[in-house]
Amino acid sequence: MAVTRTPLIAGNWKMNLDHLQAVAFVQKLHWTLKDAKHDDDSVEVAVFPPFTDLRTVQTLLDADKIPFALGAQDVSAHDAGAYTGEISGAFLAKLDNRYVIIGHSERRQYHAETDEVVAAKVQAALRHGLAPVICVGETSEDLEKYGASAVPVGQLEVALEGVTADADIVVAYEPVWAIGSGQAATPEQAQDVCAKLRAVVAERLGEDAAARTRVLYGGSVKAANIASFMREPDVDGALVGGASLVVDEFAAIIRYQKHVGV
Ligand SMILES: O=C(CO)COP(=O)(O)O
Repeated sequence: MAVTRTPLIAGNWKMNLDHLQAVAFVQKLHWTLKDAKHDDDSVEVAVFPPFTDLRTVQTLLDADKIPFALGAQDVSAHDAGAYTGEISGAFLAKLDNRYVIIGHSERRQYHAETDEVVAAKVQAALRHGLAPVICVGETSEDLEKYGASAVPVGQLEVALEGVTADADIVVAYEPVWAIGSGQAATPEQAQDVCAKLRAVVAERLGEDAAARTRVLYGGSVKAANIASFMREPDVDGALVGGASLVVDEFAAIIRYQKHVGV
């Protein structure tokens, strides 16, 4: 069975850009891609602004018919109630969010999110019709001790507990040592781990799910290296941090095919 997975280029803004800056950024990105006659169907673009920007960005995407998907950077494991500061998946779904990032290493590291918390958040996202972008990745200490794939594979196995075969999920392999360091993994390293993560999806959710699930690479992705990752058969896109905040750079990443020479 021939499988075509639409590549996904996702911009995780982290704690950057307020709602006014978000409007200027999204409009400029849209114009830049239009000027370049970018084919919107060739790749799915998603932006992940801070919570306080989501309503504004949703309204802009809708009013100007901008073909970017919207996602949040986190979600509560709970649906409603006395959880001060948390955001329900129900609220995110009401704002037309298609995606939510879950288990980013910065959440695991600064907010002590365990694999079990990540799994509960994955369930919360799916309950509300949001596609979780499940982030996994090893630290440099893990890399030294266990090699590249053992920790991310273990994290994904726990995150997929209770997930059904028909679930719409995205997996993002983000080696912690590559995030914001300027030192990306090599395309071969990314391919190796992404293939192993796809095998986990196959084992847990079946071959069909593995064939349709996008597995992204993240960690110091730039316009200059995106094409090398996208050439790998098990890398279906990128989760981009710093470079997703610079319009021309992010537009060039979205237009990576221009660099592949095909
Ligand atoms: O953490 C990341 C995306 O979620 C990657 O960040 P950088 O692209 O800044 O390395």
